[in-house]
Amino acid sequence: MSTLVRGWSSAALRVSPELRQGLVLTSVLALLAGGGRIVAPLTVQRTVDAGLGAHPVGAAVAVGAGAVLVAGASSMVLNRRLHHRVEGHLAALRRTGLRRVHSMPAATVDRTPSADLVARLTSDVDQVTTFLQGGGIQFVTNAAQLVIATVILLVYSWQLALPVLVLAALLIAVMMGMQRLIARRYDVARRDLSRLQSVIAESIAGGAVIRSTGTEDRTRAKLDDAVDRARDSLLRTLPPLHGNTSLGELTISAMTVTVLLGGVWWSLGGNPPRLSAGEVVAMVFLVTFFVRPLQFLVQSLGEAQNALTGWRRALELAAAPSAEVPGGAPLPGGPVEVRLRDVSARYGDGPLVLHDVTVGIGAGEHVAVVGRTGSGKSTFAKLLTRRLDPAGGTVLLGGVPLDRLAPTARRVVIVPQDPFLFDGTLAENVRLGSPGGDVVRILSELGLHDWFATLPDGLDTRVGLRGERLSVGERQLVALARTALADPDLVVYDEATSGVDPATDVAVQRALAVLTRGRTTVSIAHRMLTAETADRVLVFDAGRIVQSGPHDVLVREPGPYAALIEAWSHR
Ligand SMILES: Nc1ncnc2c1ncn2[C@@H]1O[C@H](COP(=O)(O)OP(=O)(O)OP(=O)(O)O)[C@@H](O)[C@H]1O
Repeated sequence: MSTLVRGWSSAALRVSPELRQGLVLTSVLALLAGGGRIVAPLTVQRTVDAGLGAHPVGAAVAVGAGAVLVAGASSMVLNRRLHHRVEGHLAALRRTGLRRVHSMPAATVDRTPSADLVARLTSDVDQVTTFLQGGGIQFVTNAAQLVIATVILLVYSWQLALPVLVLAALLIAVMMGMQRLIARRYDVARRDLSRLQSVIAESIAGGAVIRSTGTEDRTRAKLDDAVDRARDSLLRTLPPLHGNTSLGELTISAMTVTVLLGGVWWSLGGNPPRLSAGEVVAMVFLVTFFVRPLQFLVQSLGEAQNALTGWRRALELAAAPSAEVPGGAPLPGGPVEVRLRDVSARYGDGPLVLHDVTVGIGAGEHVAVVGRTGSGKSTFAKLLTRRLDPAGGTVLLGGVPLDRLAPTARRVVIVPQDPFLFDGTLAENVRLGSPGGDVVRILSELGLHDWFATLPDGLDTRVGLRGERLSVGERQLVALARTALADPDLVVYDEATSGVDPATDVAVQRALAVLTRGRTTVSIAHRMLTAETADRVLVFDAGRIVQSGPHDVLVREPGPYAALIEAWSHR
C-alpha cells in the first residue's frame, strides 16, 4: 500500500514539481486551522472550573475567541492555497496526459479505445475536482485537528484517551481492509464505465451503418449489456461503502459514550477527584474534535476512493511509456533505405500474420505492395511506421534498427486510406505540419491547382468535421498535398480501395507520381495503374512475400500476381 502511494506521489511530482514548494507554510497553516479550533474546549474547561464567573475567565475567553479567529483565517487561506495547487496539478495532469497520448508508441494508441483515453483526461480528472469541492480539501485541516486532539486528550488523561485510540485503531484497520475491496470494485466500475463510453461513441459514430444494415437490435443489445454491466459494477461498490459508514458511526458513538461515562466514573473514583468537571466536559468536546475528521473520512470514503481511482488512471496515462528511445540514433538524411530481416508479426496473443519477411527497399525506390485481402499488406506498412512492433526479426530504416531510432516524425509519413482532416479550410489542412509552407506552389507541383480552383471557395473551402464535406478521394488529395509540403523521406501510401471517381483517380495518380520522385515510397496498391507505375512490386500471400520484381516481368510469370492482374482487369 505505502509503496503504491509512494509510486503515485513520485508520478504526481514528476507531472507537477511545484507541489513540493511551500509545504512548510501549508503545514503551519494546517496546524493553526486545526489547532485553533481545539482551543475552544480548553476555554470551556477554564470557564467551568472557574465556576462560570465572568471575571477570572475573561482572559481565557479572549484567547479562545482570538484562536477561533486565527483558525478561521488560516483555514480560509489554506483552502484557497490547496485548491489552487490541486487544480494546477490537475491541469498539468491533463496537459501531460494529452502530450503523452501524442508521444506514446503508435501501437499502444491503436490498441487502446479512444474513449478510454478521453475518459482518463476528462471524467476521471473531474472526479478529483468533485471530491475536493464536496469538502475533500478540508482533509488536511481535519488531519491536523485529529493529531492535535489526540495529543491534548493524552495530556488530560491517557487512561481515558486509551480506549478512544484503541477504538480508532480498530476502525482504521477494518476500514483499510474494506478500502482495498472498495478500490478493486471502483476499478472494475471505472473500466466498465469507460467501456460504456466506447460502446456509446461507436454506436453514435456508426449510426448510418447500423441503420443501413438493419442491426439496430444487435447494437441495442450490446448497449444494454454495457449499461447493465456499468450499473451492476457501480452497485457492487455500495455494500462495503455502506458497511464502512455504519461501522464508523457506531465506533464514533461508542467513543463519545466511553469518554462521558468513563470520565465521570474515573474522576469520581479518586479522592480528590482525578479530573475536574471542566476537564471531563473538555474531553467530551475534544472527542468531538477527534471524531469529526474520522467521521468525514468515513462518510467521504466513497467519493475519496472514486477520486483516487480517477487520479490514478490519469496519472497512469501521464506516466505511460513514451515512444522516444533515450539517446536514439537519428534517421540518416535523404531518402530512406528500408530493410527487413526475418521479420514476423502478430496482433496481441494471436497467431503470426507475417512470416520470415526478408526484403530490402532501396533509397528513393517506389515499391507497390499487392496481395489478396488479409495477405498482410497493411501489417507490413504498420511495421514500417511503428504502429506494430515485430514479433521477431529486425526492421531497419536508414540502417538503424527501429528500436534504436530517434523519433521519425515528418521524415516518415503515412497517407492512410481515409485521411483525417480537421475542421477548417483546405489550405489549413494542407499546411497542417508545415505552418509556413507555400500551399499554392505545392499544389501546382502536384498538378492539383486546377482541381482545387474548381471548388466553391477554392483553398478557403471548409472541409467540415473530419473532412466530411469531401469525398474519400478528395481527402486523399488533401493528404497527398499535406505530405508533399512536409517533404518526408519515406512515404507509406495506403491507396483507397473504393469511393474514388475516375477523374479524382487521375488526379491522385498524377500527384502520387510527383510525390514519389526522390523519396522512398511504399504504396499499398489496389489498382493496376499504381502497381504498373512503381519501380517494383512485392506480392504478399498468406503473410509471406511470394513474388518480387517489376510489373512488366511479373505480369508474364504464372503466379499470384498474374492472377491478381486478371482479377483487377475484370473489375
Ligand atoms: N488489429 C488487428 N487485430 C488482429 N488481427 C488483425 C488486425 N489487423 C489485421 N489482422 C489480421 O492480420 C492478417 C493480415 O491483415 P492485413 O490487414 O495486414 O491484410 P491486408 O493484406 O492489408 O488486407 P486488406 O487488403 O483487406 O487491407 C489478417 O488475417 C487479419 O485478420
